[in-house]
Amino acid sequence: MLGARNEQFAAARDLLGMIDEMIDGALLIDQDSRIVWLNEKHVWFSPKQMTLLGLGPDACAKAVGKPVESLIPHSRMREVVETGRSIPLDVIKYGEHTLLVSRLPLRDQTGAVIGAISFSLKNSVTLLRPIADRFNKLHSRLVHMEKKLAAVRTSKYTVENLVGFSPPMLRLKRLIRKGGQINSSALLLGETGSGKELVAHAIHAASDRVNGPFVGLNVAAIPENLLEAECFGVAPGAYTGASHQPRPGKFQLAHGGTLFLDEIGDMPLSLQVKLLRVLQEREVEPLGSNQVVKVDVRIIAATSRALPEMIKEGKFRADLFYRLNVFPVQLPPLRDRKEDLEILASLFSERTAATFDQPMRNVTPQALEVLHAHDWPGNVRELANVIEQVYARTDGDQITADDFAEILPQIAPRLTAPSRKRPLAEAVDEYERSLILTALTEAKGNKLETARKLGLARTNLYAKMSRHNISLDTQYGVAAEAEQPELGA
Ligand SMILES: Nc1ncnc2c1ncn2[C@@H]1O[C@H](COP(=O)(O)OP(=O)(O)OP(=O)(O)O)[C@@H](O)[C@H]1O
Repeated sequence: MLGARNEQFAAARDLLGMIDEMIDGALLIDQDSRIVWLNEKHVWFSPKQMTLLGLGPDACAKAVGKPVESLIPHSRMREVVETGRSIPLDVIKYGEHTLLVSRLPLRDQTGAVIGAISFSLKNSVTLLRPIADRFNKLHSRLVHMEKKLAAVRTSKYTVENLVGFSPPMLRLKRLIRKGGQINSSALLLGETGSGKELVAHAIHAASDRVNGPFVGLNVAAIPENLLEAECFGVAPGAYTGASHQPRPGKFQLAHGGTLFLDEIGDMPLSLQVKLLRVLQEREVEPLGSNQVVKVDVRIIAATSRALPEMIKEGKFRADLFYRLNVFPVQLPPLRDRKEDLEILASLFSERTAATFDQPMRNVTPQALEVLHAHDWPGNVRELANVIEQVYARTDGDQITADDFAEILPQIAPRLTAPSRKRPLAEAVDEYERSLILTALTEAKGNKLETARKLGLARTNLYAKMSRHNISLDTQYGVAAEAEQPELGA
């Protein structure tokens, strides 16, 4: 058996000898990826007698029997032996030399892999010049794009981007600066649209990690069966259809920076256990891998849900809650800081005018009164939407109280036309129901999108749908949420 194998190796060597004229370095390994033979050209690199691998003249003999990586640290020969698949063409760089390398498995009569050979085309440096130039260009473009992507991943907003000078807002800004001075996990609690994401950015920007990445993940927006891969990454070939390249998860992408886990209350219990382990061990295990990767990441989690209630109901782990709640930040709802309405309204008016390419409209004192009379369940996001709707639906060079007649009719008519006959609560109810139905129709029954459009938390939308007796199945006859793709079998 061994004799037959040696014969096979000798035949391979002969073959390489026959094409000696055409090749530079050549290498032969056995099934344990140990070097059986390498040609001298691998050692001596003409014309300046430079060594291709930076080795001395007796290296050939010394290398035999050693693992291939001891000679070529990033060799892919082991991959060829282990998978039995050839790598017919590969562009590799030895220092400043670019070579075209072919790697093929070596098989016995039964087809079993007994080793592998590799060789590089002679003068591949010259032959490859045009390809190598293009390769180098593409490579530098890739590096450039990666830098740009890293810049996108940095924090977009600082504490200065948080508009508002009400006492609750000033307290929040002080807390954000404190949050920047510590490295512990933070938990942002507040109603939907109250600015949790903005605050997460601001804490990151105020911290030592400011030059590291800021990576966001909305837990509620990712189907449950994809969430683990999204968080922790995927090892090459982890499942059928998975790429042969490793796919980093958000934790790896956030290494050296901050990971913002939005809607943490929507995280399934099974993943909560894994998140807790990552927070304790500071390492992640990509899907389909048995190797752990060290990560240095600060977690800022956010939720609009009542986590203590969820803990009582067994839907959120108490130990994870305590781990995240080291630095809790409660965001004030807009209705508790109505002093900020004026400046926020003019900020959004300015932004919308720029987007719509129109002159900016000032908010009249009566219009401001309408804004003050509203409760803002959707908080700042709702205010931004309302201003945008005014620009879309009305003309004029100011934002007046009447402009809100269709958008906030439950408030505007009360202030502008106090003699309405119907009881207010009834009118409000009817209007709310029609708004929800319109939004659901526009979103083709997708509740998550509907909630976002209306500036509501999903649970809030569910409660309202049930109060107004709106059932998706009867209304639309379609599944409400987006289809959840299966991970490969
Ligand atoms: N203080 C603020 N100053 C300026 N813009 C703000 C402020 N607070 C919130 N916003 C804006 O309001 C919108 C909603 O804010 P953000 O997405 O941070 O809220 P959120 O609490 O994370 O919402 P959700 O819980 O729905 O994810 C964003 O466009 C944000 O820029």
